[in-house]
Amino acid sequence: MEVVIVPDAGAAGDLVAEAMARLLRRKPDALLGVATGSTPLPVYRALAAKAAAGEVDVSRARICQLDEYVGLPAGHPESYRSVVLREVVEPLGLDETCFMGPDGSAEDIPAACERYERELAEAGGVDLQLLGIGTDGHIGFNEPCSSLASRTRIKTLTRQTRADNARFFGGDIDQVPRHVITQGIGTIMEARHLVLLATGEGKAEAVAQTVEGPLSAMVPASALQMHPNATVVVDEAAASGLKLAEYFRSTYESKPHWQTI
Ligand SMILES: N[C@@H]1[C@@H](O)[C@H](O)[C@@H](COP(=O)(O)O)O[C@@H]1O
Repeated sequence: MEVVIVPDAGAAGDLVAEAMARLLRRKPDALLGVATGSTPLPVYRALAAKAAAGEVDVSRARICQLDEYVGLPAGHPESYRSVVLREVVEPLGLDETCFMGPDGSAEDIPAACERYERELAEAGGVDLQLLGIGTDGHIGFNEPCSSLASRTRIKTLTRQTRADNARFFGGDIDQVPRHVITQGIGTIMEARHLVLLATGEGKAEAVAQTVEGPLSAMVPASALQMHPNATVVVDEAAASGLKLAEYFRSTYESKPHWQTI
């Protein structure tokens, strides 16, 4: 696992957007797995700016979703499909045909989960999966005690996660769905490159447990310790609980120029 500490959220966004741009220059139809939440927004803005400036051609990029609320009506502005269309697909000038995600409004949720697993496999797998992290260490919507081998399935949100996400639903926790579909941890681990992005002091404890704690289903993000190509990008605030922060800084500074995230 590589840990990169950058000064702030803007620098983190630039760094991850550049990693995505480099991937697209090498593989123009790369499948980019995107995350929702506030943390990745600077990445999407920076990537769209690079595309607008002609620094990278994103026209053949493919985008896939990590997770989705169950039961929101199709087109609900806070469904993750709507969020990804609004924050990623449209700013990149792509259309919906490049985009896949699980159907949270399906009648048969288990069948929708299986269908999404099949679609990801048929698309050749995810090249780069961007992840945020919940304050409880969740990735996607894999709450603590999710199986580290889990596949795409329905999950029940913890009260903490629903409280964290209430800000997207007018501050009313009762409006936040209780159930979600999420790529499983086993599914996420099949992506060729995992990039976990965390900014702000509120994520410091979860980051410390992910990077330096034991591998544990209690901290789903700690599964990244088992991935051969995982990068954790954090700002100074989110890095504040890391015992090895100095080591991570020096490793990154002395990195050979050909070795990039
Ligand atoms: N399912 C999403 C996660 O994918 C995201 O990482 C998390 C953190 O969001 P934020 O970046 O807004 O803190 O929120 C939700 O729970």
